[in-house]
Amino acid sequence: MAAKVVIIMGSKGDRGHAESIVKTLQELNLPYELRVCSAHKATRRLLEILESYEGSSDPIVYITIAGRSNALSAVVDANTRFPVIACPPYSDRFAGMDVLSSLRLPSGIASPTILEPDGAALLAAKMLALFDQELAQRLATYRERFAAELERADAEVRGHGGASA
Ligand SMILES: Nc1c(C(=O)O)ncn1[C@@H]1O[C@H](COP(=O)(O)O)[C@@H](O)[C@H]1O
Repeated sequence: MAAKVVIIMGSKGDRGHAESIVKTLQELNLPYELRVCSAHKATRRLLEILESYEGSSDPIVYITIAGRSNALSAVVDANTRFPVIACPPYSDRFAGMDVLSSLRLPSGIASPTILEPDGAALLAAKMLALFDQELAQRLATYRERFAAELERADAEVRGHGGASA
């Protein structure tokens, strides 16, 4: 089974953010595709792109990247049987209010928002790992790294604290 992540960005200007997601997917050896399309600006083409994946016998998770006013994630979610994770790019403009367009959704829409690219990749991997034991193992190994780093940090600060347990 060839599970994959399809990343759809609303503009090629989102490429840098997409690459941060790709970095984690590559570490997990999880196949991905990059696409560019906008729900606002090219709705028909977006629906055609989604339709081309609907017949897939392999599981897919979409990650949508849309800055400013995020229509893309909800429109993708409403038009696919596969799960959709919204991962909008960071923006400090207008006090970061853009993010609200990813969080407040109409009824019947279920695209969770994850702001960190690494986290979006991880959630997609966890979903796909439900069907793929080897991916589940790679994911477990990837996550052990974080626990090991904490143990090292703990040992380091204890060594410098001067207090004895
Ligand atoms: N939020 C959306 C949608 C959409 O939701 O359909 N289409 C493009 N965009 C976002 O607008 C920002 C500027 O896009 P342009 O570069 O097209 O002006 C990008 O971050 C894009 O993801």
